[in-house]
Amino acid sequence: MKCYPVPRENLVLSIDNLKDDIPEEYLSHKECYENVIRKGSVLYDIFSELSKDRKHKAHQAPSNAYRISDGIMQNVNPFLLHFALFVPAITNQATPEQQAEFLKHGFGIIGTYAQTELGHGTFLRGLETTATLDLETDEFVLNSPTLTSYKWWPGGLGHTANHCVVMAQLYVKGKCHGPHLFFVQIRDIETHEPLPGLKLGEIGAKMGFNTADNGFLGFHNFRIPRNNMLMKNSQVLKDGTYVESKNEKLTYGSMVFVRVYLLSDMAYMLARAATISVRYSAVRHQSHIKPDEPEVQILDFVIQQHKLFISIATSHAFKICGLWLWQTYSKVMEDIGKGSMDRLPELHALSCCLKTTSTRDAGWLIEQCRLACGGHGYLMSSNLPSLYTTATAAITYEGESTVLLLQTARYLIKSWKRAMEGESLPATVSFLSEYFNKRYNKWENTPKGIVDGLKLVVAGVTKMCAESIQKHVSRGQQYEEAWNSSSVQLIKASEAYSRALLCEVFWFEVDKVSSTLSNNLAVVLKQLAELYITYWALEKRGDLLVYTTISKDDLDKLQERYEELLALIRPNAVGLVDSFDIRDEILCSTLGAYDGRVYERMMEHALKSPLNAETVNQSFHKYMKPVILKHKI
Ligand SMILES: CCCCC/C=C\C/C=C\C/C=C\C/C=C\C/C=C\C=C\C(=O)SCCNC(=O)CCNC(=O)[C@H](O)C(C)(C)COP(=O)(O)OP(=O)(O)OC[C@H]1O[C@@H](n2cnc3c(N)ncnc32)[C@H](O)[C@@H]1OP(=O)(O)O
Ligand SMILES: Cc1cc2nc3c(=O)[nH]c(=O)nc-3n(C[C@H](O)[C@H](O)[C@H](O)COP(=O)(O)OP(=O)(O)OC[C@H]3O[C@@H](n4cnc5c(N)ncnc54)[C@H](O)[C@@H]3O)c2cc1C
Repeated sequence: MKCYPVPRENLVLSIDNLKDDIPEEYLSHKECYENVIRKGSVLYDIFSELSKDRKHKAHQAPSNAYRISDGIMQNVNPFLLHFALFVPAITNQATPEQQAEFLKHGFGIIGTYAQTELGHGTFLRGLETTATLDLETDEFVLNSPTLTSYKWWPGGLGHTANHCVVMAQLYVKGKCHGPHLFFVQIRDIETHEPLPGLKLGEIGAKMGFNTADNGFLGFHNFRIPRNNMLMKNSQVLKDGTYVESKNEKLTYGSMVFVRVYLLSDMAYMLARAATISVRYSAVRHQSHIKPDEPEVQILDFVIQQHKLFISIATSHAFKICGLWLWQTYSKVMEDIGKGSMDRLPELHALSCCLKTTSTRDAGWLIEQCRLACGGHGYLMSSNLPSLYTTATAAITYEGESTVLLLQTARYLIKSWKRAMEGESLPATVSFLSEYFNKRYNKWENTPKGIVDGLKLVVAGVTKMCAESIQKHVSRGQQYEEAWNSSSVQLIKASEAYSRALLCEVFWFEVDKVSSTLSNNLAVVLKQLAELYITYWALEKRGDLLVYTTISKDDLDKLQERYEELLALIRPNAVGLVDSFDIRDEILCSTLGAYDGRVYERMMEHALKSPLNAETVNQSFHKYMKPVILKHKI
């Protein structure tokens, strides 16, 4: 990801107009939206000013924009899709001429990415919105033929965006050419009124993400110029000739970009949850360890360390793997630019399973951090509930987790078959060939030994899936049916693959740079990486017992080492979360503030509740008093 001059956090955080007088949880649905538009517009203006003094295209957010935006918004930014999907879709899928045309207004337009429909989110080939070429007028006519074809979920679509990139089935001369992307203006720039032929609105309150302005959009004979189809990969010429893409899946490239990005995003989500819960655990004193000594910091309970230190380690794991995956993405995009698609299937498989594992892990680990803070973790002012609902949305958006794991499984099975035929495999799956050729080592209780063991699990489960599919086919099922019958195991293979990748990349990237770090830093980072790998070896002990030569004695030693690592990390725990360097204004937590004044901040926040503005609420006189007096004995 290119680095541009970034707005210093303290510059942005010093802007009064970005501060909230009333905590967001006390605003109505509508007030919430209006408040984030107020703040988002200030940010949008800053990004726009910043981009003007840069030589590159004036529509990309600075690299730390997401981090600042998340903190200031204290919720999701309704302009997010403009930067996360709308602009990347145009820069990746439009011709240079189209990019110049569509993005000529820079920050003067606000876009979103409208792909999901009421009736379809996963199965893109089933999308119902149509874009039909009108040869006479050199236009596409967009229609939503059914209620289920209405675009439904796109962020910012309800009331914020005035443009969008729409995924629709392309029809030319009566023939359907499948899903393609189209640049569509949906609101008047000056009045913001929906353009004629469109039905627009927001989809209603959600579990979280309530400031994202997820909306719906229906087309009724809505016309756009033919040139508004993004034509980098495939084209429709003026005479109606359709020129197909070298790879029809290039249309899905924007989703790969966000899936790759989400690893770093989840690293940051977890860093915030770990900072809040570890700092709170250092402040909170509760119960005794030795009966004759004072109440202890709850962080001294080993089980509390077990709950929390995995989040510190996982945040680093996702950050490091996110950078590794970003480098892979950038290399594959470079290859595609030179005409080679060879590594696209590998990138797709990696991004699918790593996006899924990182978002799922972020969800349950943030929940674990919340629970580790007891009742106070349940307060909105702790910010842990909001972190949870924001993170867990990512398990679904950008590709639902089960479906993406099945995509990775598709790649593993194909790779297994190639290994059986003696073909060479990419480094990320070459262990399948070693397993097939029975070249694997005896168990070693070391980080490398654990990584090798986790890879053996992947190979063993993948082999079992291949055999299961073959068994169902031999019993008369079609391949697709046999695939469905084996899907429980296929998911297991992908999950195991993702975990092995995370452990391998985390350990070897840390090991690779440790010689360049100060001794103390190298020691602590290696402790975190070893904690992560040992944690997952113990979590997956069942699979290791089935597919490797690990013994009960090895497992006992791993458990002992794990508990040693908890004790080694304990003295550095607060320093480790401080090193995430997340300012109080971005952390937004009464439990996690740097000064540790937890109880004072909790009381200050409670008194901001509108209910505390008066000692007796009017409802007493209106409703309670008559009943109390009536039944008073
Ligand atoms: C304010 C300041 C902010 C600044 C911010 C700056 C940057 C921030 C960036 C990101 C922020 C992070 C997070 C927030 C961003 C967004 C969150 C909010 C919005 C969310 C948006 C969305 O959800 S967009 C919609 C997402 N939808 C999906 O992902 C749909 C999932 N479905 C699919 O992908 C496909 O339908 C399918 C893959 C599941 C099935 O498709 P199908 O055609 O049926 O495929 P097959 O299974 O038959 O396989 C066919 C072959 O195609 C290959 N393939 C499939 N997909 C891809 C792909 N994407 N790339 C490459 N190849 C693909 C597949 O492997 C098969 O190949 P083989 O036949 O060879 O096996
Ligand atoms: C907060 C949020 C923001 C979003 N923002 C956007 C946005 O900006 N733009 C946009 O276009 N979309 C957006 N989405 C939509 C999102 O991309 C879809 O919800 C997602 O792709 C899943 O599709 P679906 O909701 O139709 O679920 P379905 O695909 O209907 O899934 C429902 C269930 O069916 C299962 N299933 C489906 N297919 C299969 C299969 N082949 N094999 C096995 N099981 C299967 C799934 O695993 C799941 O359990 C957003 C969603 C959320 C929650």
